[in-house]
Amino acid sequence: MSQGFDYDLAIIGAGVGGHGAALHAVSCGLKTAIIEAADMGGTCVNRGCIPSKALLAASGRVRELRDAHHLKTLGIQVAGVKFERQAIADHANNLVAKIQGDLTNSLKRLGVDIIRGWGKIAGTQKVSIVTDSGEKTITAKDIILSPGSVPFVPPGIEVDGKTVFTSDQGVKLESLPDWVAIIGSGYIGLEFSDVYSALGCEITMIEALDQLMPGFDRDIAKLAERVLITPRDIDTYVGIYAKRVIPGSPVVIELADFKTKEDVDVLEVDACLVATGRIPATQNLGLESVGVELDRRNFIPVNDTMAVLSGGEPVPHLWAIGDATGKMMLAHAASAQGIVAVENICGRHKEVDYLSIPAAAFTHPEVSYVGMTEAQAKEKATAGSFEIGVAKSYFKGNSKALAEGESDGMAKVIYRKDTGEVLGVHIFGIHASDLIHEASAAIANRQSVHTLAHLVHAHPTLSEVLDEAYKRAAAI
Ligand SMILES: Cc1cc2nc3c(=O)[nH]c(=O)nc-3n(C[C@H](O)[C@H](O)[C@H](O)COP(=O)(O)OP(=O)(O)OC[C@H]3O[C@@H](n4cnc5c(N)ncnc54)[C@H](O)[C@@H]3O)c2cc1C
Ligand SMILES: NC(=O)c1ccc[n+]([C@@H]2O[C@H](COP(=O)([O-])OP(=O)(O)OC[C@H]3O[C@@H](n4cnc5c(N)ncnc54)[C@H](O)[C@@H]3O)[C@@H](O)[C@H]2O)c1
Repeated sequence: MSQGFDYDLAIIGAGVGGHGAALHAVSCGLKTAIIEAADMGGTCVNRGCIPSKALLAASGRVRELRDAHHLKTLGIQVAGVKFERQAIADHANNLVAKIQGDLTNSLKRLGVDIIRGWGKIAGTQKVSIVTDSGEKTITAKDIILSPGSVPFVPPGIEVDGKTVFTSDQGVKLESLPDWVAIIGSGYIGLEFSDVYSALGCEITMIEALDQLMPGFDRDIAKLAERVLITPRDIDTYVGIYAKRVIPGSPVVIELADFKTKEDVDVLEVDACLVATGRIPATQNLGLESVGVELDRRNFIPVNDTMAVLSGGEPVPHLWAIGDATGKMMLAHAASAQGIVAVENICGRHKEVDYLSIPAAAFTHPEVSYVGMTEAQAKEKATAGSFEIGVAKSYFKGNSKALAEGESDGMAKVIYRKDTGEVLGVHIFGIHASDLIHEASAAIANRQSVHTLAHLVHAHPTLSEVLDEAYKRAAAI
């Protein structure tokens, strides 16, 4: 252990980022403390990935069992599918409690000291913690900040937590409104529209930018819209923003044109989910005591080793990871950053390779991607004077997808024409969230479509969709 310090490592925030860092720190022999002011497990476990995926699992089954046409093509009839809202909500709540308990126990078992309270940097290698029994100060050779993020609520929108709410309340599924407006068509908007539409709610989706799912690759977003939005009970406003939202019964939503700011419509709905992005929880962290300023959007500035920067230079012994760094607001990105920070703390230089970190939206069917969109790749190609190629393959040509009767979908591979290097892969279709990992490994190893096209995939599997796309790219 580092001499003269209480700990080798103190971590502020016990979300998935902090947890991943703590586990790796223990495996590297570091004496570690983790400080948590609220719920162990942070956003992902309590208000994010876990409850939302439990709701998606249950509502997905309801959708599947009520799809008489699809079941009939498989020779199956199911009559009178029923569900209980509260029982579905209980499934999510129980899973949260289990995973929160497992996460806390894993830290205790490994000898990580869990300190409950608000942690703040109190100078170099020093953390003060406001606990229920007063303030205490600990010293640590290294400090990792992992304070996470909270929902962003645009000005003009009033949240009462009952009729107008964010995902923090939405994951509790306390009601199933007849008509719900969803503001934002990003990850949260999409996943909740999947849950609500499966459970029989009418939806109006409002997106400020001029296309739905603006963060996704264009071809994938267009196909996803055709399958996830158009045939369902979902109306959309695009290029329109929610200028004012007043909670109550009904909820009143004033809509305006995003570009001209002119009023366009007023909606009266039963409920409204605000899914307009997340902002870093970086206030009152004591960063000023070590001369660190937040960036323009209040993220903690870091380099790819996860060192915190001050004036562009790394601050010794201070690291930050997770949503608060604004790099990729994903659970697995947060823990990957945590592992990289600990590696550097241990003197082994390591950087995060964001290009190979996959992402998925767990809709039915799913959306996933890794690396660049076609638009991003084109920009890079222009700057780097090379050309890109695009190859697509379709689930409707895949035997396994046809056997499942779920052949809506596409895989798209974007690659450099000169070297064949894969730059990005995007998948829409069943099990897209699992299929993406093969592509993620390929990008991590900077592999070429010419090599990948010769890998053998088992038949009949959904993985052959990617196999086919690689073969088309390599023209074999
Ligand atoms: C509805 C929803 C669904 C999501 N689904 C997915 C998904 O399917 N897959 C995926 O990869 N990602 C998903 N995400 C994103 C994922 O939850 C986040 O990327 C992840 O939780 C970030 O982890 P973190 O450790 O950076 O922060 P957090 O999980 O936010 O944890 C930070 C913790 O730090 C604590 N804290 C903050 N400041 C202090 C302080 N000063 N002192 C002590 N404690 C402090 C907070 O209380 C909190 O517990 C989802 C998010 C939402 C909202
Ligand atoms: N499956 C997953 O991995 C998963 C699931 C949920 C959330 N998350 C994480 O949580 C983060 C937050 O999710 P999110 O969906 O809130 O954010 P997002 O950034 O994905 O999408 C927000 C959308 O809201 C739109 N918007 C913003 N202000 C608006 C307004 N006033 N009116 C209308 N539209 C408006 C934006 O243009 C954007 O399309 C994501 O960035 C993601 O990293 C991940």
